[in-house]
Amino acid sequence: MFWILAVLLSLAAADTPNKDGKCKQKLANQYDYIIVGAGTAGCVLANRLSEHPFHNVLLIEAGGSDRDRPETTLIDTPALVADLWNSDVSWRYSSEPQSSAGFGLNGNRLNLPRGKVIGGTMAINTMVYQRGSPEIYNQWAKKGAHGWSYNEVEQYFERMEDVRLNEPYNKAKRGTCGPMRVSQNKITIFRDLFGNASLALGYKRMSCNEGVDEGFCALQINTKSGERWNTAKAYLAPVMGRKNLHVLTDTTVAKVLLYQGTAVGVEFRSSEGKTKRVFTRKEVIISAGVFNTPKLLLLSGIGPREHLKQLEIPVMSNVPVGLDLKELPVVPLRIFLNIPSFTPELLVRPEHTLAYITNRTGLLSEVSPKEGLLFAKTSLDTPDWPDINLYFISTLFDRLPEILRSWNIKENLINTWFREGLGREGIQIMAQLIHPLSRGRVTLKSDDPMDPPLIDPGFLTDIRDVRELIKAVRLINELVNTEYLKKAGATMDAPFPECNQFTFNTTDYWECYIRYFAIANFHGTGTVKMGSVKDNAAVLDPELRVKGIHGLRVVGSSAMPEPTEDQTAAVIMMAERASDLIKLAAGVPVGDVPMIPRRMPRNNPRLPRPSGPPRNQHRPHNLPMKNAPVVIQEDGHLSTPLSQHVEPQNTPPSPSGALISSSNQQSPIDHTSLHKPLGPLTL
Ligand SMILES: Cc1cc2nc3c(=O)[nH]c(=O)nc-3n(C[C@H](O)[C@H](O)[C@H](O)COP(=O)(O)OP(=O)(O)OC[C@H]3O[C@@H](n4cnc5c(N)ncnc54)[C@H](O)[C@@H]3O)c2cc1C
Repeated sequence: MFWILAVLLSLAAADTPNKDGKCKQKLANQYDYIIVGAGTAGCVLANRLSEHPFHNVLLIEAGGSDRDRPETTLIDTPALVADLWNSDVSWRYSSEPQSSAGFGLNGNRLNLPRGKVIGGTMAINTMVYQRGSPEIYNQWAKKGAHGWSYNEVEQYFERMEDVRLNEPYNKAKRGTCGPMRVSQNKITIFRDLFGNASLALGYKRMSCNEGVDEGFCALQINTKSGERWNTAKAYLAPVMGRKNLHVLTDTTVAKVLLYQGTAVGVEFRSSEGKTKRVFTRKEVIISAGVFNTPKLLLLSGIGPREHLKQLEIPVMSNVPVGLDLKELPVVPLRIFLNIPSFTPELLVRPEHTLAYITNRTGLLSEVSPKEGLLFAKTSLDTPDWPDINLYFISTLFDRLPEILRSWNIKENLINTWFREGLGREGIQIMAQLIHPLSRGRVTLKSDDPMDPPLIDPGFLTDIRDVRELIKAVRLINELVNTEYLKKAGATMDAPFPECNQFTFNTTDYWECYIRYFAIANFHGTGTVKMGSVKDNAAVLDPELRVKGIHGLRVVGSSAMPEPTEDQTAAVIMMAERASDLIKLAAGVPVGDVPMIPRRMPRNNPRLPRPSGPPRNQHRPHNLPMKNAPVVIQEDGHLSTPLSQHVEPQNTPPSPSGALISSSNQQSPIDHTSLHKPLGPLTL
């Protein structure tokens, strides 16, 4: 729908910093670090690891540049995001047919878009910025991921953030000097409506991301000067000129090369379709996302023995790669109102297009129409963290058929059930389960690196997930019955005909509805999860190193042991901390310690180029020494890699009309009786 608008906007687009994503450098034979995937995590790593002028870094990305392509305007313009999910900058994955969910989806398959472009999934996501509940990180640490408790990682959130909010917030708890801009949508009447309804139920009002984890907060997002802001722009673009950083686009890594238990390089398919190899002096770091990271490890012989044997892939390390996939289910619910809500057609109005072209302001500069979040603790069994978060959306998805299609909703439902909202006003509340108990897996379809992986999220296979979602629906029911929403004429959706064998609003009815309409919120984690060295379910140790293999780490969503409410904040934090761990392992300073001056001549005879950790420098006690024998764990779970001798080539490896922005628009109707402005934040 918005493609014509995108073309218009692109004609008016100015040059952006990382215009030339393609690198013309000649590929060297060896690099200190090879990073696979220039996504959310990979761009951070590329920046941080190339800070040291003597370390050269190769960043390999399967997708192309995010600049100068038809999708660039869609990537940059916050309001146009949904058109990207089924475009050439997405891997366009979909799940295996689901047995317990997805009844409203074509083939019972969940669509699972992921970014295939410089910037990765952060180039196509909805930009919500949420650190996640502190207790989630504490649980990571308690379960063996030592070093990742909230107290320990808080400094990395502060290091990355550049917080600019239009509401008061606690500056002592937020970062303001980092690369990642955190801003806010304009405040509309709906934020107040949702906020007041939440307050009426006893929830407190808070500013997101300050360590308080139950209550209502206005959405924080990653936009800067009216455009999407992601790690490609914040971390990678500013350092593209570094001589020691080489970025290869349109290049798919096919496997990690292993030699005597050590990652020595990678094999890849170049943009011309040639198979090539490149080697590392220090480490290979995989940050290829939640589906492609396990795929790559499996193709390299790192994974469950039985599965690898089926495909006749030599087993290099028998670890549970791909086995703990957690995709967060989210259920959209229609709430009908008798006041005008946001109409997406507003986006194509000339005044908004003009405002965007001239000043990067107006509706197109916002992640419309998301308004706020309510975090709630519903389960008595889980630790002290929110189980549910509700996203408040100030329009009906009925008005956004392209979103419904991007979720793979059946066409007959789009043409019937989802047409009911067309002549009506309303909003959508999306209930997300943060800690699903259902588990899925990622496996290989074949040993062909160009084949997509088989993704089975096992959606709602654990009945407890359905029960928690029903509690979320009940909470929405309570919100609808508050005076604020009642004054706006709020009513819960009409009964869904396909579930009419059950009485409307009963548990059975909602179970049926949820199994039809629960979709993935695209927050998959855990396919290569980190944990204690002794934890058989963990693939990575707490320093993100693949167990049983030297010189190989995984960074990003796949490594998260438990999901957080949203993910990019956690992934960036992880990449920041990982780069410190990697630097420490190489014996170089971390944090704000100044690096060797840039102008230091590379071949200064008095300063030999270090090829490994200097002897006199600190080496973390648990970092395996290069070329040390592979340790077989007592539990026998880790095996010494079987003999697959990869002969390195060349040199051997060294070791709305009605959407009222209170600031600049006039409401066509008087909403004052419907809401009272939220009071000042109590910090
Ligand atoms: C539609 C959508 C909306 C979302 N909205 C939000 C949101 O609002 N807020 C939030 O916090 N989270 C959101 N998420 C989740 C979040 O964006 C991702 O979890 C996060 O960006 C993942 O980061 P990553 O570094 O693990 O992987 P990615 O950012 O996906 O990076 C992986 C990179 O590796 C590349 N790659 C893969 N395989 C290979 C290979 N073999 N060779 C070379 N390169 C390879 C990929 O092309 C990609 O660039 C959303 C996700 C989606 C899909």
